Amino acid sequence: MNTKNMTHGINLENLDRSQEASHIEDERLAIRVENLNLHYGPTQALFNISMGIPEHKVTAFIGPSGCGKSTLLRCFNRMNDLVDSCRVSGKITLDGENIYSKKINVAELRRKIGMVFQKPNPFPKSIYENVAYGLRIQGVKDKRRLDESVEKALKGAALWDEVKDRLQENALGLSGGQQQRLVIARAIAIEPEVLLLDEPASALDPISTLKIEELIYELKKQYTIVIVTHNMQQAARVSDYTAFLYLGEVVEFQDTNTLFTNPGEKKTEDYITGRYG
Ligand SMILES: Nc1ncnc2c1ncn2[C@@H]1O[C@H](COP(=O)(O)OP(=O)(O)OP(=O)(O)O)[C@@H](O)[C@H]1O
Repeated sequence: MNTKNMTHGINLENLDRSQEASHIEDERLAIRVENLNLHYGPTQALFNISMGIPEHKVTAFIGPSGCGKSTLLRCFNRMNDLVDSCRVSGKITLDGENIYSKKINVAELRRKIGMVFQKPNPFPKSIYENVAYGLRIQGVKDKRRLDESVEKALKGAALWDEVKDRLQENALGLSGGQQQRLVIARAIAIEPEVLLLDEPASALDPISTLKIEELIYELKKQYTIVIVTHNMQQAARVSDYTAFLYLGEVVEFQDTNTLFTNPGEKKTEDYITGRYG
């Protein structure tokens, strides 16, 4: 046996091969972006972006303030439609369908691609009703089915144990970290394919942040996750792939390990070593 690549009984050749599996070219893609350009009025905010978002992985968008991270994220469920001055060209496909095509039902798209924002935004309703909300909109009335789905979503968001005895209490009485997990439960209750997280932990204390990061790790088994974060350590901890954006362009998109340890672009290196941002 060749022992050159053995360390403490671990076969590094095997490890190397398993790492190859995390190359973007080998992944199944949930979302494909092709030649995406976006303007707010006369100002261009995104420039010719083409990339694929791998299925059941966590993809992080990092970059200095104003580089377009949130704008790109919001393209994936057409949240930018709500901005009058916003114009988008190019193509984004989900399940092979261009989400900017006229045929697309935007409400249905947002059911498939859920979103969680920086500031927890539960409704001023009970914990139960917050989670049941999307199901009720879909017309689910059966009490047993609602109960089951609410429990499953709260368990999936790692909140069930903390709230199971107070489901009828107002959600606004929860802590910030609990509210953010509640909002995640609300998003997953309707079983989306993709979860978009826009700085989901930046308003939270370190312990709540850790809980959200652990939760993200669990959720990727079932969902494709895209996260915008200002926090490079967080991107390094939670994501499989990272895109570095600068002035509206994707400068580099790599598996997270490579991007942080061996970036291919000078601009990426300058950013991750703190030279700007
Ligand atoms: N609704 C809007 N109308 C006009 N311009 C906008 C709008 N939203 C964002 N922009 C501009 O688009 C550019 C990208 O903004 P975006 O919020 O996507 O950046 P970001 O990287 O997410 O920044 P941050 O990290 O500070 O949240 C910025 O120049 C911003 O001022």
